[in-house]
Amino acid sequence: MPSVLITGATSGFGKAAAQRFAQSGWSLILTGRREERLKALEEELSKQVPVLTLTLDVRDSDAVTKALGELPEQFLPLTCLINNAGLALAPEPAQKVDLKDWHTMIDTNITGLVNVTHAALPLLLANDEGASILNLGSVAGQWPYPGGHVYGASKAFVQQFSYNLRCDLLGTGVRVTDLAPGMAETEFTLVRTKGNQEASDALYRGTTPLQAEDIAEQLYYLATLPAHININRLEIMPVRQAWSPFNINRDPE
Ligand SMILES: NC(=O)C1=CN([C@@H]2O[C@H](COP(=O)(O)OP(=O)(O)OC[C@H]3O[C@@H](n4cnc5c(N)ncnc54)[C@H](OP(=O)(O)O)[C@@H]3O)[C@@H](O)[C@H]2O)C=CC1
Ligand SMILES: O=CCS(=O)(=O)O
Repeated sequence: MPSVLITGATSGFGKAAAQRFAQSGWSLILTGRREERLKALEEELSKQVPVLTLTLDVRDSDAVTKALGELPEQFLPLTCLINNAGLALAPEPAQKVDLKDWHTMIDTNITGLVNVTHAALPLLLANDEGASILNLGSVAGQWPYPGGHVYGASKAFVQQFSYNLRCDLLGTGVRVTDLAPGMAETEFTLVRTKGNQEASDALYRGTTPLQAEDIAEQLYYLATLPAHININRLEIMPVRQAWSPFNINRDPE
């Protein structure tokens, strides 16, 4: 039975991915900080497949290394790692941001992802049938926009780290993809605005954002491609999202 480790399974893409992989009979290792949500998901999905939940903050490298070092044999070797835990904070301009918010994004989206990857690599390399690392990047890692500052930069790290991992993993059978979604309706904007439900609702109102299930389907597709194929980067936007022209600062007339 193939097994997938999903970080940030308590909400959004991670939760939808857990449900999608369970539907196809994969064993699940689900992580996140909110234990109650993990337990609820375990109760739902353990009727279908073996489920292990780990209440874990990806920023805590010791806890990550210990938890992944003690995985039960039943879940090993790993077939897929989905590095999904992440967040954006501080939609305001860089010059108005609280430095703590920049640190939180760097600690979660970069250090957290690196912590989990480092601990999971031996478990993936032990899979003779090949394995996948699917990293949640973002369109923000490729395209700048106002208020993107450290969030976009952290996702640019995810892209380059994914590519560099591919170089080192050449010949091992472990593939790596940077999956880069555009606007998707999850708790992402609620987190970014620190709980402003109205702002979150307003962003998604009157348009057709991606849904968590859309991304879960892409994750499943990437994880089940024939073993000789590596999609390096997959960027997905809603049809109703596109780029804007450059902004120009002009003298008053
Ligand atoms: N929604 C969007 O428009 C887009 C999102 N993304 C990326 O996709 C990923 C998932 O986002 P999405 O599902 O939308 O957002 P959600 O806010 O719905 O989910 C984020 C998940 O990350 C987990 N998480 C956050 N911080 C930590 C931490 N320190 N340790 C462990 N888990 C953590 C949360 O769990 P808990 O709080 O329980 O720890 C939660 O399960 C993120 O990396 C995001 O940057 C990329 C492109 C577009
Ligand atoms: O990563 C999230 C998508 S966006 O807010 O940067 O468009």
